[in-house]
Amino acid sequence: MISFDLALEFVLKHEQNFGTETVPFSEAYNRVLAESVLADRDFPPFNRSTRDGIAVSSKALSEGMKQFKIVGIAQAGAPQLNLENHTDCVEIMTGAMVPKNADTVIMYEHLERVGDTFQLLEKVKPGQNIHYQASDFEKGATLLKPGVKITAAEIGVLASVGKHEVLVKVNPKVAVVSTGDELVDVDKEPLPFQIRKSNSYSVQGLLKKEGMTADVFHLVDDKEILEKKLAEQIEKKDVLILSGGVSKGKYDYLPEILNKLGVQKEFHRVLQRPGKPFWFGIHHIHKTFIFAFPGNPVSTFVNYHVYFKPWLNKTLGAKNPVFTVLLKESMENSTDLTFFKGVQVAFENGSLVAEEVKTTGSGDVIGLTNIDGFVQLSPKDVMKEGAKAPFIPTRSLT
Ligand SMILES: Nc1nc2c(c(=O)[nH]1)N[C@H]1C(S)=C(S)[C@@H](COP(=O)(O)OP(=O)(O)OC[C@H]3O[C@@H](n4cnc5c(N)ncnc54)[C@H](O)[C@@H]3O)O[C@H]1N2
Ligand code: MOO
Repeated sequence: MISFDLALEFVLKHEQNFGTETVPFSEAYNRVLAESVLADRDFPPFNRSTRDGIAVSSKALSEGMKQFKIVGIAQAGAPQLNLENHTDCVEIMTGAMVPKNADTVIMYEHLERVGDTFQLLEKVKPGQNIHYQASDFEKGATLLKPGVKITAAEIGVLASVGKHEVLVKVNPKVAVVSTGDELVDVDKEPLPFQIRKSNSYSVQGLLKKEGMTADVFHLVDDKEILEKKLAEQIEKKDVLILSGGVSKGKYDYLPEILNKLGVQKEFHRVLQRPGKPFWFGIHHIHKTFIFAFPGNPVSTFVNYHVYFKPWLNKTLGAKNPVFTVLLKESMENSTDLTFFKGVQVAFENGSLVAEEVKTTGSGDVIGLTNIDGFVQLSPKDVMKEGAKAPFIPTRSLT
């Protein structure tokens, strides 16, 4: 058995490059950007009004003017007007171009309409209520860099600069395969000795968060079927995420079958809990990576987060952020295993504080709904209340 640190090092050593592809920007959500995105024009591209009201010249204000004749309306989406006489005003809408010779906007709430004029009710600061051209970014500035995970915010930027197509990293082709005779379909009524499949659907959900779709299969504990079906998937896919069938049971055939199929074992069994019987290997001819996770739901879930996700991020050139939390109560690990303890987190005095959530163990699938992530405890580690601990989030905080 190897340590968790060594196992992770082995996995990360095998980062891959699946290349890049161009996709419509609206389909780029959750993908990893593979190019720099530049400002195609100044942001904002012109001096834009930030209020509905009137545009005036500060020259008139400095001359003590308090009442302005209305000579036009500047609408958002209309070409720039010209304030020909500096003592007049132009009505202006939020988002409209500030007229030539005007440099100050006063909102309607600070004005009173008198005939065809507006009268000032409040003090005015020259230059107010204008979002100045290029004050956010100048044309040519780098707005997004390669390696950024595209979220809704980045989609907005891509749209704003006219990037209707964008270069992203190609995701690996993944099959999620669960194994086990005790597992029945979600829409079936299990017999007393059966349970419904859940792991593959959880993993499929996790992959969706990465902008990935995966084929999901279930295989029964039959050596011939396992061999045939896994051989097909190894040929077709870049990654197989397996769950179940990797520990010491009489029907835990996967290590034997994977070996028979020519998958080179990198390691089997890690000094960690949960997730100890993890089997990791590579089929070098087909360049397929096999993450064979133990079948207990929490074990599969933990191992997806601590191995597969960092491998995927490294492979795609995305960041692998490191998080820490403060412990609400002390935590002790008297074993020689790396422990992942499910916790709930909350902000307290500006820091993220983690509180352990008791579960019945790695078979407690419902327990996963009560946690925000896992705190990582090194072997023989004693962490006092208030200590900073590594944290693997499994849920976003919003
Ligand atoms: N003699 C030993 N027994 C066990 C060891 C060991 O070291 N020596 N390790 C234990 C640990 S730790 C784990 S974790 C489990 C993992 O075993 P397997 O990977 O072989 O998984 P299975 O036996 O197939 O299943 C374990 C458990 O999880 C349920 N399961 C499996 N797949 C799914 C699924 N897709 N959805 C929902 N639930 C699933 C399965 O029914 C079992 O209850 O082994 C220990 N034993
Ligand atoms: O991975 Mo197992 O969960 O340590 O019981």
